[in-house]
Amino acid sequence: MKIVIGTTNKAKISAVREAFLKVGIMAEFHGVEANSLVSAQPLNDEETVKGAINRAKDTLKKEQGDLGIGLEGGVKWVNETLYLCNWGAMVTRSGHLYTATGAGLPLPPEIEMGIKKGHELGPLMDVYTNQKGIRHHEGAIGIFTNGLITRSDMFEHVVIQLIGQWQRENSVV
Ligand SMILES: O=P(O)(O)OP(=O)(O)OP(=O)(O)OC[C@H]1O[C@@H](n2cnc3c(O)ncnc32)[C@H](O)[C@@H]1O
Ligand SMILES: [Mg+2]
Repeated sequence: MKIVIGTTNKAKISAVREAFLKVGIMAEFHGVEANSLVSAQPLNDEETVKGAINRAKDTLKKEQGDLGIGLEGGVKWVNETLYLCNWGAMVTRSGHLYTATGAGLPLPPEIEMGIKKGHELGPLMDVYTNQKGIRHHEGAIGIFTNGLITRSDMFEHVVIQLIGQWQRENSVV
């Protein structure tokens, strides 16, 4: 089985690998640059899930495979508090689509201010933590859960939800 993932982000690719390993499906994995067709920083659930779906569909156009997976990170306002939001989508070769959402927690005022000014969460997190490339490593979720859930752990859970829905519908054991 060949899985095509619409990203070159290390945290996302390792999440997909770990998810398939955890459910016992042997596969080869390819990361390709995919078009999310949404803004670089999605600002609500609707836009974030759309980005995940577009990436999933685009991957199978860019490279042949059995399943295309798109993972998208964003932020959203809930009762005037800014939260992290995360979505995943999986498409089959025959065009079936599965979606799932991931963990989210509130972001601090410094981040909120930067987002309001139009900055992206990735660079804002690097400034906030005084580190480089947080989005490729533990991610905002890792920082704000005190390292208990990394970006990869969080997306792994999203991908397991996608695999489970696909298995249920296709009676895959
Ligand atoms: O290469 P791609 O796949 O695009 O990976 P990405 O890290 O840019 O991830 P997204 O496009 O899905 O995320 C949209 C924006 O939100 C940022 N972001 C999302 N979740 C994050 C997290 O947990 N930690 C740091 N930045 C995050 C990210 O850097 C982007 O600016
Ligand atoms: Mg991006």
